[in-house]
Parts: sequence; structure tokens; C-alpha cells
Amino acid sequence: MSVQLPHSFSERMKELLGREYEAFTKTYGEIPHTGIRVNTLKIAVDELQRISPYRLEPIPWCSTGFYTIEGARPGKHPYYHAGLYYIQEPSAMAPVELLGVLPGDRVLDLCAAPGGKSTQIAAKLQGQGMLISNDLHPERTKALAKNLELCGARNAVVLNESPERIAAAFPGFFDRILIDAPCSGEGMFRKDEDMVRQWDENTPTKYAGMQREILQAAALALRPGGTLVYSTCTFSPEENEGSIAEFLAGHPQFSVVPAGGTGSFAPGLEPLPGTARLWPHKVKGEGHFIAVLRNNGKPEEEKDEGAGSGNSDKSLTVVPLGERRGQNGEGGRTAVSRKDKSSVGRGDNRNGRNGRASSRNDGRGRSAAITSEGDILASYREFACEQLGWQPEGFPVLFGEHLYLSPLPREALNGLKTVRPGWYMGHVRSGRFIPGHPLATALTSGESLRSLSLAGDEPEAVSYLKGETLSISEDRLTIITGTSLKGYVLVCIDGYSAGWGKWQDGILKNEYPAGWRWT
Ligand SMILES: C[S@@+](CC[C@H](N)C(=O)[O-])C[C@H]1O[C@@H](n2cnc3c(N)ncnc32)[C@H](O)[C@@H]1O
Repeated sequence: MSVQLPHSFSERMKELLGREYEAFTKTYGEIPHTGIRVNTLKIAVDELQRISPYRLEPIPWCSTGFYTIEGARPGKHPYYHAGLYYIQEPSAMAPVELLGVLPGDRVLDLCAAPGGKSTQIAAKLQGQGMLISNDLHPERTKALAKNLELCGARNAVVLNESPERIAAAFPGFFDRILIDAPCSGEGMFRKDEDMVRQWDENTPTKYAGMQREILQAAALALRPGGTLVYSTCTFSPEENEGSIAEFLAGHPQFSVVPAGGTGSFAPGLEPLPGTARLWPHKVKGEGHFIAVLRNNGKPEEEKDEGAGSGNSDKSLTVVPLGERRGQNGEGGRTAVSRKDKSSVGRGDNRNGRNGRASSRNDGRGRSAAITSEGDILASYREFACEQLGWQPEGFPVLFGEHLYLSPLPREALNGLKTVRPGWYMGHVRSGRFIPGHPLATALTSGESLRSLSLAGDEPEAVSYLKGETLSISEDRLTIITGTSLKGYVLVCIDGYSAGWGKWQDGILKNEYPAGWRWT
């Protein structure tokens, strides 16, 4: 066995597994399974299977998930940089499959960094409804935002908040909530030896306390009739069936939706066999636990007057936004409007960066005026008209001169530490609109009036991803009639957007951001 397991962990597992213990320990001598999940925001599953440079074997519990063969390096392929798939541990794909997300849902991913499950939720939403992705640890939200941008999510907000503050800002608001809880990580011992080093016999109890608080907050933010999925990557019963049994005892309106014992999922331990366990000696994946819970409470309007307080927030209504345009340039999406501004996102924006003309120090002690909100929006609209030929949807939110389109009106985020209020469009510099990288990654090639496709198996694609300037003859550009040749070009890899370039006289200036480059 290559992984040295802590003695007290082994003793606990012997007790838990009885005769199965031997089969369980044998898995620690095996190589962990690896996988990718197709990003259906950008490509259909059968199309990725067709163009994949290596063999893909389906993962039984996830229709978009595939095992990758040993030696495949999916992170070192231009398709990864075009956001065509996310590299994800196979068992980690299961919780979102059980969350039942539908396009148009309002979904909260409470413990989201680095974003494996958030990108999976974003794909299921197909650009409709909204995803609020949160993580308590500020450093970890950077990777979360980047992964959502790489996958081309248009309707995702990234927060860096405590679950309690989110619940207070959005009572009874979400259709679906995922808690991929911080845990002792016992199920990852084979894959990540750091988890073994960090573990001691008190670790499960420490995490069970955190999980209790996160579950309490989630219960407040879920609408009656909504679904809550709780998952961990650990085996300890106190963090799994224990946390859920305690939660159910204090929240009688919730019940377990049976998931254990179906398909690839083994039943949870007594008294909650309806919860699910993924055991490494039974499935090709690491150890996981999943509980699917439903809030059986009645929506507020169905209750008798004076029949007690529910969590449903009637101050929020879903209204369609202007012209309907979905993730692929068709379909529709909805957004939230506020009837009562007092009950959502109370307080000031702690970033203090929301919109409005203001002033800042230019670094030399002088105060320089920032372009007014109206000017920024006008500059952006002009850019959208000239570069895209259509206007993306969303509520405009300004952080200084940086413009985002949010699925939420900006007041709804007031008082919340907001890392990314929505889809980043770009910023204004010296009166000109500079498009943001996330705008490019979320576009299809047909949504830009100027585009260029580089072949994924040609060195040119890697040169672009390394940030190099390219010589590109004019006949290689795809230009919608009437558009000038000179200007921003959506650079695609085999037709899938990867970033911006700026073309003039046969030269493509590279706009691929430094922090994203191929190394
Ligand atoms: C298991 S990881 C999440 C993995 C993520 N869902 C994914 O699929 O990529 C748990 C996360 O919870 C975060 N976390 C820890 N305590 C938290 C809390 N009280 N509220 C919200 N997030 C928390 C950690 O920073 C960590 O990123």
C-alpha cells in the first residue's frame, strides 16, 4: 500500500466496513481515477467525443463526465484553454447530478472554490436563471472566478461571504442550494497525501461543527419546495449521516430524497440509508457522501394568515428581461426585480466600487476624474454594436470603470463582499472601451462580427495561448459584411472562443491575458 494511513483512521474504517475493509484498503495501492467533464456551455458531448485527442470512457453517474486514460494530459491541450472541459475527480461530479438543476433556476453554491461544481451547475443552467457561487476564503475565490470565466458562464455572481450573511440577504430565495462542505477529506487520502498529514482523530468533530452552521444558513436561504444537496469527500459518519440527522431533527420541514442504493450509489449508513455513499472499492472514483434534502414547507402565499413565519421572500419577483437572448444567441433568461428594496442586500456596498462618477488618486497625488457611469455605458454600447452587432443582457454593475452585466440588480448585492457581480464586459480607458477576456470566453464564434479560428492541432494555437503576436492574412478572418477588417477579433480554437486579438495589416496583436497564458 503506497499511502500510509493514520492508525486510528484504519481502526475506525475496520469497524465501519467489517468484511469489506480488505477490499477498501486495497484501493490505496491503486492509481486514482481521473476525469474530465464536458462543458456543454461551449460544446456538445458527442462533438467533444469526436474531436478528443484521447480515448474517453463514460462515467456512469454523470452524462457529461468521462474517465481519461493514464498518461493523457488534458490540461495541456488548447481545448482546455478554450474551456471545452473541466478536469474533475469522477466522484466529485455526482452531487450536482443529484441537485436536479434546470435552466432558469436560482442556484446557490455555498462552498464553491475552486469551482468544479459551480462550472457544472453553470452548464446545467445554460445561461438562464442565475448562479451565486460563494466561498468563505478570499484567496480561493480567485480560482473560482477564473474557472467560471474559463467555462463561459454569463449568469454567475461570485461572493466571498459567510453563509449566514448570504441567508440574511436572500431569505427563501433559492430553488437549489449546494453545500459541498469543508470536511476532513478522508475520501481523498489516496489522491492527496496532504489530507492525510492534516488529519487527526479530532478533525471530523471540528468539521462537523462547521457543517452544522452552514446547513442552518442554507435552510434559511432555500425556498419552500426547494432542493438542498449536501456533499462531503469524507467517510466519517459524524460529518455525513450524523450532520444530516442532526439537521433533520431541528428542521422537520426537510426530508431526505432517496438517492442511496440507486445506480452507482451505495446506501448511506443507518439511520439514513436514503443518503448516498460512493466507496472507492465499489466505484471508479474517490470516497464521497451525498444527501439530497427537500424543503417540504409551503410557500408563504399558501399559508393561512398568521400561521407562522416562513422563509419565502415575497419581495422578489422574477421578470423577463427585455429582448430574450440565451447562451447560444437564442432562448431566454430571467432576472430578479425588486418590489421591496429593504429586504435584499441591506447595507452599503463594502467594496465601495459600485458605479457613479467619482474621483481617485492618480498615483502622483493628483485627483483624476473617473468617466461617468453614463459615459461608460455609452462607450460599452457602442462597442457592443460595432463588435458584436447585438447587446448582451443583464443588469449593469460598475466597479469603478469596469462594467459587469449581472443577473441581479445591483442593489441586491449591496453590503455583500462581491468578487464578481456577473459577466465582465470590460473597462473604459482614455474614453475607449477595452473588452474583457471573460466577454470573449463566453461568446460563440457567431456572436462576434470579427473572428478567427486557429486549428487546435497546429502550433499557432499554442503560440496564441502563449501570448505571441501572429501573422494572419486578411482572408483568414471571418468578417460579417459591412464590418471593417481592423479591430478586435474573437480568436477561436477549432471554432471555440478562447480570447481577443487585435488585427491590423496582417498582424494579430495578442490580447490573451498574462495570467491565463500557456506555460
Ligand atoms: C470541498 S471544498 C469545495 C470544492 C468545490 N465545491 C469544487 O467543487 O470545486 C470546500 C470549500 O469550502 C470553503 N469553506 C470553508 N468554510 C466555509 C464556510 N463556513 N462557508 C463557505 N465556504 C467555506 C473552503 O474554502 C473550500 O473552498
